[in-house]
This record gives sequence, structure tokens and C-alpha cells, in this order.
Amino acid sequence: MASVQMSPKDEMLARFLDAASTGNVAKVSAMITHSSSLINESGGNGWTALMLGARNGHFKVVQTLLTNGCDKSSVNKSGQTAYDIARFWGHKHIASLLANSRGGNSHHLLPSSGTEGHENYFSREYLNRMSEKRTDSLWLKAKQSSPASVYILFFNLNPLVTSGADGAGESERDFKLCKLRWGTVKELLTKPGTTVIFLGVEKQVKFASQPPVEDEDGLTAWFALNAEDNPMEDLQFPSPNCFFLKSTIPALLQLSSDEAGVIAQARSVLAWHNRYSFCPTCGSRTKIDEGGYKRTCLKEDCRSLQGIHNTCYPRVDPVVIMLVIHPDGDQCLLGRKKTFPVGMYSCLAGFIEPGEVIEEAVRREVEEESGIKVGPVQYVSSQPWPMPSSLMIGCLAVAESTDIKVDENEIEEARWFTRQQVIDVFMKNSKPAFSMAPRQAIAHQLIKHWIGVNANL
Ligand SMILES: NC(=O)C1=CN([C@@H]2O[C@H](COP(=O)(O)OP(=O)(O)OC[C@H]3O[C@@H](n4cnc5c(N)ncnc54)[C@H](O)[C@@H]3O)[C@@H](O)[C@H]2O)C=CC1
Ligand SMILES: [Mg+2]
Ligand SMILES: [Mg+2]
Ligand SMILES: [Mg+2]
Ligand SMILES: [Zn+2]
Repeated sequence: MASVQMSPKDEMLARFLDAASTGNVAKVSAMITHSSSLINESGGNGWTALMLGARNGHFKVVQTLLTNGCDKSSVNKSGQTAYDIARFWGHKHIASLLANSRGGNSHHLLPSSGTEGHENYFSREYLNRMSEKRTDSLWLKAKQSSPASVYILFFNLNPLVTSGADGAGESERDFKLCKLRWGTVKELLTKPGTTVIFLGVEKQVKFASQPPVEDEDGLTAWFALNAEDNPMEDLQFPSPNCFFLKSTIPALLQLSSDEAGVIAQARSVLAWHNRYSFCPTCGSRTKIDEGGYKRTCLKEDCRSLQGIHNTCYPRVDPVVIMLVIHPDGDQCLLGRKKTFPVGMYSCLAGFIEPGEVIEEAVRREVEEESGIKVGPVQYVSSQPWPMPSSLMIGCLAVAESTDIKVDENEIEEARWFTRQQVIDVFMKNSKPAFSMAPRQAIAHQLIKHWIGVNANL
């Protein structure tokens, strides 16, 4: 075979991927120490070192990569994660390592539901929320003006980002949050229309000086700001490429997993402040407490000041989203709203109502929207959906009837699709029967979970 001329960078990546593929732990480890950005880079067909280690059963390689912060949610060009690959090739110990690597090893305490390894977009906890610090006003004040603290900025609930991938392996992540410092935002913090909330601290402790000075705790605090007037006019931003990303789908789906998790938290809490300016109980003015996690009514005898009132805390709206399986086990029910792009079908979904358990909400929403009666329901995984503050609770459900009658107010059409039609969509075969929600949506992940897309590797 003729040799191909490679750039030094490509050559280093090829050596790194080869080391992961052949189980050379010492080399993998040395190469990441020397060049940490290699860890999430991908070669042919989008395969990363983690995927190659998982494919070839190299437990120690996978362990080393995970310990060094490798992104286990990356997918190759066929949409498979390292976990999918490990499971397909029967490396159960590696699949289990990948499934448990963020939550310790307590999974064996839970009954097996086949849900391991699910990490949905918007669901990563990049920061430690440190809720105990929300009432420590001195600590919060010191962190607000610390030069090490990170501020992310929103204007009308749209986050400030920069565009463009700046490194290999980032090509799918088109936008990055702009991380601002105290010096840039301090004027803005004093403006009346600005809301600031404390998000948490980076999980890794970093000391600015060695040995640390007395008041230094090594914690990098993150704050989020929402401005009512366009702050671009007054502020000096770090890069001329910064802009406010419209919080619509699919734009908001193009962040890294870490940043999507931060956005899910920040945007939901800021949206709550934006919508709940006055006390919902008596209509008086409120003040922001607990690092932005509480609004307290300023009227002395307001009922909301006695006992616990959920109106004082940020809201989360639970939504069930379900893939309904035909009684023959070989078809699934998908519907389309009028607002969907042409040809797109997805899972049915609906808000849980007061006094309702998850299973009943699944049965009620499916029957309301499609006329189908549902029997058993199984929880699969969940996803925060910060438009503005839903929690999507993803389930599989088995139908007990098959005749469809749609609620035309909500659904334009609902249909049974065969397993093969669904596989054709995942495999991008020609003339697919429909198009699917993007992989960042839990609907996509539920459908993938049902067909076990990895069987087609
Ligand atoms: N991540 C994903 O894959 C998907 C997410 N979703 C999200 O799920 C949510 C619920 O799905 P739908 O089919 O619209 O629900 P749905 O079937 O319950 O119908 C929506 C209607 O319910 C009423 N409603 C009841 N409680 C509400 C609340 N707390 N907030 C707003 N409206 C409420 C309103 O009249 C609204 O028009 C939507 O916000 C949508 O953005 C929906 C599908 C896929
Ligand atoms: Mg619905
Ligand atoms: Mg509904
Ligand atoms: Mg509903
Ligand atoms: Zn009140």
C-alpha cells in the first residue's frame, strides 16, 4: 500500500489511537499527559481512543481515559457511544465501567432495567451545585468578585457563545459558552434589570498559589447573569466572535455535553426569575435569596412567609415522553405535531398533572393523543429540557389496543412504524419512512433504546 503523507498532528493522533486500540496503557497515559487535547479526538469514522479501547476489550485503557476526563458520550459516525460498542462486542466489564464511571459502583443495588449508560443531552452535572453555600452570603460575595470566578451571560435568556470549532474532535460542537470574569461584568451586576444566580463550583479544586493562602479554598465558582438590556453595547467582550445564541431548537443543541448541562440549570432558573417578578401569593415585590434559588416576598404578613411554599422556589415541570410498543412487539407508535418539520415523527409526550403518577400520566396522554390504550410502563431515563423548565421522563409502554384516533388539536397524525422502518432511519438507508428528532432529544434515545441500534454495528 502506498504510504500517505500525514501532518505531525495527524501522525500523533494516529499513534495515540493505535496505542488505545492495541491496549498500550503506558503509551496512552504518556501521550495524554503530554497533549491532553488528544483524549477526545477522533480518527476515521469518528472513532475515539475510548471507542477503540472498548471495541478491543482493553479495560485498563478505558479506565485510564475515563480517569483523565474523557467524554464518554461522544458518538462515532454510526451514532454509537463507547458503551454501545463495548456491549455489542460482549465486553461486559467495560460496558459496566462506562455505565458506572460517574456514579460510583452502586448500580448493582438496583434491579437491572437495561437503562445503564443513558446520559441524555442537558443532563450532565458538570458543576457541584454546593447548595449549602447558597445561604453563606459572605462566601458568595467573596466569590462574586474573585478573579477566578466564571460568569456566563444571558440576554433575554439567550446565552453568550462563540462560534466555530477550534480543535479536532470538536467539529460537532458548533458553539462554546463565553466564560467571562468579574472585571468584565462588574458594571452589569449593578444594573437594575440584571439577575445573578450561583450555579456551583467546578468539581476539580485548583489553587492559585502554592502553598494556598489562608482564605483560598481552591473552588472555582460559576455564576449566571441575565440582562434585560443588550449588554453588548456597554461591555468589552473577550472575543469579537461572541454573540447571543437564540434559545431555539436546534441551535441550543450544539454545545458540548458539559456546557449543555450548565445551560439546563442556568436557563431554567433565570427563566423562572424572568417570569415570576412578583409574589404569586399576594402580588407584592420579592427579593432574591439563596444565590438565586429563592424569591422571598417583601410583604411582612404574606402567607408565603409561613411554612414551605413551592412558589418561592424555581419550578420544574415533569413531562412524560413515551415510546409505545405494539402488542406484536415489532412496531412502535410515533406521532407528528403540525409544527414538526416535514416528514418528522416522534414519541408522544405530555405534562404530568397534579396527583398523577408517572405510569398513569403515560396512559392518559397516550389515550388522549392517539386513542391507544396502554398497559405496562417502564421508566428508561430522564432529561432536563430548559425551554423553560421541563423534566422529560422517558418511558417504554406496551399498547393493549391498536386502532389509532388522534386528538387533532395536538397531533396531526400518529402511525405504527415497523422495527425495520426505524432501523432504516438510524442506518440512513435510502428512502426512510420518516425522519427522527435529533440525537440530543430524549425521543431519539428512547427509540434507539427500543431497537438496540448497536445490533447493527
Ligand atoms: N426532549 C424531547 O424529546 C421532547 C420534549 N418535548 C417537550 O415536552 C413538553 C410537553 O409536551 P406536550 O406534548 O406539549 O404536552 P401536552 O400533551 O400535555 O400538551 C400541552 C398542553 O398542555 C397544557 N399544559 C399543562 N400543563 C402545562 C405546563 N406545566 N406548561 C405548559 N403547558 C401545560 C397546555 O395547554 C399545553 O398547550 C413540551 O414543552 C415540549 O417542549 C416534547 C416532545 C419531545
Ligand atoms: Mg403532547
Ligand atoms: Mg397531550
Ligand atoms: Mg397534557
Ligand atoms: Zn406575598
